[in-house]
Amino acid sequence: MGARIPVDEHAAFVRSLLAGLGARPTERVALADALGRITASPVESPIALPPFRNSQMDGFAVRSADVMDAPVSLPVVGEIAAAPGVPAPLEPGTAVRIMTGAPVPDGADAVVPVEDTEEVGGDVTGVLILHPRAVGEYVREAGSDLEAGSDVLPAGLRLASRHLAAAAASGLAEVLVRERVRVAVVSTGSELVPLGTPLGQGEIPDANGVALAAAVRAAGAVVVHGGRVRDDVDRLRAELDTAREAGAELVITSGGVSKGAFEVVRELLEPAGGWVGSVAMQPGGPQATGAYRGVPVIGFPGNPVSAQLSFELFVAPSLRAIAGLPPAATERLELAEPLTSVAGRRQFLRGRRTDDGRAGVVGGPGSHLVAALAASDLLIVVPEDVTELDAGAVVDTVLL
Ligand SMILES: Nc1nc2c(c(=O)[nH]1)N[C@H]1C(S)=C(S)[C@@H](COP(=O)(O)OP(=O)(O)OC[C@H]3O[C@@H](n4cnc5c(N)ncnc54)[C@H](O)[C@@H]3O)O[C@H]1N2
Ligand code: MOO
Repeated sequence: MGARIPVDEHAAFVRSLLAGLGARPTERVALADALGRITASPVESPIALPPFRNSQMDGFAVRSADVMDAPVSLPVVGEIAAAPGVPAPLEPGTAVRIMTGAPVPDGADAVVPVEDTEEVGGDVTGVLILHPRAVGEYVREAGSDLEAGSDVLPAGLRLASRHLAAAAASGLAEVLVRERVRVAVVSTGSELVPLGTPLGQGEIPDANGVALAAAVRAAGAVVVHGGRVRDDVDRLRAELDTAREAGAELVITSGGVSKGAFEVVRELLEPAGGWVGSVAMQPGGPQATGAYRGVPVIGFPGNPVSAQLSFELFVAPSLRAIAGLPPAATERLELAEPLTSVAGRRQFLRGRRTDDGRAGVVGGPGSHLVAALAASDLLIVVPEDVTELDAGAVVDTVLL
């Protein structure tokens, strides 16, 4: 049995395997599908924002010179809606009713909100302007937010809804973004059945398939293939061929990396020069790295807690960085209770923040405790050389 390799060494090795994925080609996507994507170049607005001079208020467009001596009464000569068209110029000594967003007519240089006026004449044929108005008041000038031809968004930006609002206001239907990393997720294990299938004796639902795919997406990558194979290396090869055809640049497997009789990932990777061994951590000790026909393969242990944790620890940091996402948040917290750990392994205990802001342990160290994982909101990291900690000890935690 080979020695357990240190967690940081394995993490650095996986990072180096994934480094090649960092240079992303670009693609054009509909703005409606661009949430969370990274802009590949600055995004230029072909139009000014606002595109035309318009009213900021429902009220009356006037010439400020005409209302200098307000209160003053002006005849109302028409109405301008926020609708297509160019309004007639405003004649001196008149006012026109105007709606928010409607084009301000030439000649008008201020808008008086309706609340600052009184009606004159039963049929609103005139308006009493109560106060003088400054030039430009409540008039939104064309280009006052952004000039036509200037950048509305920079390159390298992770698009949130507010960025989509600005690009959409610029009339852009598409945006040039970096391609996401294309990942295949393959579960191995003859005991696995698809979700929703009644379980026979010895069968379990494929929890890792859906959970690892979700983790991949949460890390900003895209799942191009998901599969499940029984413990048969030829089946696994066929599955990976399909994954390659689907464009996978990275394959993540679960199961088949420990020391049993049917370790398919080991059977696949080892003859091809891959590495299958133990990392000094718990859960997630058994790990694998290698390649299949030029595509990097990262193999995680099958226990669902181990698989999730391995992804967060080894793969998520690279994918998140490529996708412009921040690294997982960490926090130093006091332990709510004492704990023990195994010497020589970095322990990742599932935990939960208590009401008084400390870290409590949820469930035990077992890597099958998937319900306890769901009940946790942080991982308590116990260093390799620590076997006992008292309540109140300060520990590193990774927030989930
Ligand atoms: N003799 C030894 N046995 C084991 C060792 C060891 O060092 N020596 N390590 C143990 C540890 S730690 C782990 S973790 C597991 C890892 O084993 P594998 O990666 O080969 O995974 P499997 O044996 O296929 O499965 C382990 C466990 O997880 C369940 N599983 C697998 N895939 C899924 C899935 N997609 N969804 C839900 N659950 C899954 C599987 O049924 C097993 O219960 O090895 C230990 N053994
Ligand atoms: O190292 Mo295994 O992942 O915990 O049970």
